[in-house]
Amino acid sequence: MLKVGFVGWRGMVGSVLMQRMQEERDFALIEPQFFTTSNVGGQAPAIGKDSPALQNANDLKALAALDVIVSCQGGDYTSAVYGPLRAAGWKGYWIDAASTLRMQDHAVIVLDPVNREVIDRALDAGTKDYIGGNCTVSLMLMALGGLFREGLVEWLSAMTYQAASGAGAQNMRELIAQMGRVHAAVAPELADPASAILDIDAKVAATLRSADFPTQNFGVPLAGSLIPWIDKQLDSGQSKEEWKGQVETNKILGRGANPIPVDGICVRIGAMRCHSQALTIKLNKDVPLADLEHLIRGANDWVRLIPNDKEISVRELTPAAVGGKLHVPVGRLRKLNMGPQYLGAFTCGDQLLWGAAEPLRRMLRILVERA
Ligand SMILES: NC(=O)C1=CN([C@@H]2O[C@H](COP(=O)(O)OP(=O)(O)OC[C@H]3O[C@@H](n4cnc5c(N)ncnc54)[C@H](OP(=O)(O)O)[C@@H]3O)[C@@H](O)[C@H]2O)C=CC1
Ligand SMILES: N[C@@H](CC(=O)OP(=O)(O)O)C(=O)O
Repeated sequence: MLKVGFVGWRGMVGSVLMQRMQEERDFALIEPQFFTTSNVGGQAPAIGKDSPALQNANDLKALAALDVIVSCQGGDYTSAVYGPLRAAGWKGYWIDAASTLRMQDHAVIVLDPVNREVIDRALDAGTKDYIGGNCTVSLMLMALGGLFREGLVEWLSAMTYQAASGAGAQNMRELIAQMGRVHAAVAPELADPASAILDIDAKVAATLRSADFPTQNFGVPLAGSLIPWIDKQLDSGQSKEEWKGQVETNKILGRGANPIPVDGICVRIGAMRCHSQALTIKLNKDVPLADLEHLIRGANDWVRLIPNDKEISVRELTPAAVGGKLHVPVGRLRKLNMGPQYLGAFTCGDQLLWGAAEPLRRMLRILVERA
């Protein structure tokens, strides 16, 4: 059995990974060991079988005894530990949720329903580093992989509506605290059907702008508002999240030269854990809508094509409907006024499942099956 070390298992992504591994009975197939940066000697998580006490995640000797390390601990940890561990001669597999190593030549971005051939080729070639992709990119490819596989995409523009969870657990809490603060500011007026809506609106606006509105994590209000920037500012004028769209999409697809242009604007909205995206796709030829639907629907076991119908779309193509679920709906599919080669689509997916934990879990499973 492979000896697998888990770092970052109690964080938000790590907890979703643990949950999924238990659901799929993955722990029965490996010898797990759990690591910590804060509680050495503490109790390992309950996973249905005994595991040793928590070990020090910075102990290179303990890490070097493992066949596989799965890290959901974050980029700082990867930066601190990965290099010294490799320098000390460790030859095991490194599976990571953090973006630190994604674009390195020695690493593959894993999304096996889309790029299993890329992963298999890399394994055959002895590649040891397998990194989960950016959530927005992974979810877009889970939805539209069928069109990419068929070579139909000339370029793609994604306008995103990203959930608070992408910014971390504290940010999810802050979003709810902001919602509560807004409601509390106008609760008496809401209870009175005769109160004037413009008075309520004015009070809400004043609350959002007040100095004591809880914004320690986001820096600005998200509830009742949005944030048109995610991650760092780059010299290109893009946000780093926007930059990842093209580089990661093409790397996942195994396209070196001749990248497919991907760009757009990434926006944080007040959803909990589902990222949504409005997509404009320029096809490189005019393909009938029914054929496109067929390609999208057949691409993997998780994509769900939602008919372009108001009632079904508002019920099934939303963060409220999709949070915590593994399927990735895509709908609002139609040819746009710009011409028969322009396709519009809308997709929504859980960014902690296919956006983060699930590709890592499945990569581990691929290693187990090949061991
Ligand atoms: N959030 C997201 O949507 C996505 C995140 N990622 C990447 O995954 C990595 C981890 O992200 P995320 O899971 O959000 O990180 P978290 O902040 O939730 O967890 C990271 C670590 O923080 C420590 N920690 C400190 N206090 C707590 C607490 N109260 N509860 C739980 N853990 C605590 C834990 O380490 P210890 O047990 O050692 O103390 C934990 O492993 C990052 O690199 C991120 O970029 C990738 C895709 C999406
Ligand atoms: N940046 C994403 C979440 C994330 O962690 O992305 P990455 O794994 O590329 O750093 C968001 O804020 O929604």
